Amino acid sequence: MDARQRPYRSVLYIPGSRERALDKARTLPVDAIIFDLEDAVAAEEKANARQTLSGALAAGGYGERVKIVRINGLDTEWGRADAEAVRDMDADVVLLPKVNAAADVDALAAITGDKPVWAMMETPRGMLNAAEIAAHPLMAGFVMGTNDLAKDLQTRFRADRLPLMTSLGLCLLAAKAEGLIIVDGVYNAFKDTDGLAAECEQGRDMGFDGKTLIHPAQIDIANAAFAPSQAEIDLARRQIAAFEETEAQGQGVAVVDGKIVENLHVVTAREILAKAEAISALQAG
Ligand SMILES: CC(C)(COP(=O)(O)OP(=O)(O)OC[C@H]1O[C@@H](n2cnc3c(N)ncnc32)[C@H](O)[C@@H]1OP(=O)(O)O)[C@@H](O)C(=O)NCCC(=O)NCCSC(=O)C[C@H](O)C(=O)O
Ligand SMILES: [Mg+2]
Repeated sequence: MDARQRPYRSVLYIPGSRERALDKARTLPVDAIIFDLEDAVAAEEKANARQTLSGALAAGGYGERVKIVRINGLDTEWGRADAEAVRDMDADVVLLPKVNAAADVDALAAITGDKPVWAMMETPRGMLNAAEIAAHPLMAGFVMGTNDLAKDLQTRFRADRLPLMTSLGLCLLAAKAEGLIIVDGVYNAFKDTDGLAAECEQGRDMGFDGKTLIHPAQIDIANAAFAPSQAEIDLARRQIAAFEETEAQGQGVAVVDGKIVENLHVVTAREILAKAEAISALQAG
């Protein structure tokens, strides 16, 4: 499957130290997994987690799920050993936390070679340098780190996320300009399903590809929110059919449900159908 077509509706963090969770993830209906060596792992567990994770990935069983390993920052005592270990792990992507500038990605690539890199976008400086980070040749995806961001910006939690909107918007612009995947930050209250659903809908409407998650109970909500609905699929089909008919008559604008449909709307309609097909293929496989 083309990397850009691949669904990233649900991206679940799993602490690299938790064997039971690492095992459970082999059966969870997530599109991608972030195997975490950073914040979810206590300092005294870091070395063990690296080994546990390496063993779990070597054992396999994660199927079509994209395997992303989040290392500790290269400015920490664990970062270099993590990066060296990931280089040899069966992982699709290395995720670098607290990326401030493109030079941080260069420093990682000096260790991990040409492995694709995703960036945790979670510092004020990273926000200001989002465009140059996104343009790095190895950069393939952004993950919003809204907890760290809220901490550094000294914002308060608000359900509408107004204090984070500038940052979310800057990262979306940078990611879209370079054709990167971009997934939204976590929703900490993992038992609050209504709150999560609302935040997923907000992120989807803003253009995120999916949501990072911290608990299996959050998966179905994210998968539903970031998949095209049946109504969207039906509308896309009707728009394409109407436009083709209009085009055959030598005209450039169709009307569906009282709204104009031009070539650009057909592009979006085709993307919706391609996404729905990619999700079906993933579920079938
Ligand atoms: C939040 C948790 C600590 C809760 O764990 P627990 O008390 O074990 O939950 P449950 O008893 O309800 O678990 C039920 C079963 O599900 C498994 N489980 C739980 N969490 C996960 C998971 N993340 N992945 C896979 N499986 C999971 C349990 O093992 C139970 O299984 P079983 O026993 O077989 O029934 C816990 O969910 C957790 O640790 N979550 C991850 C937290 C995390 O990764 N945090 C770091 C990422 S967030 C972040 O850093 C964001 C960013 O950097 C920023 O700045 O914003
Ligand atoms: Mg963080």
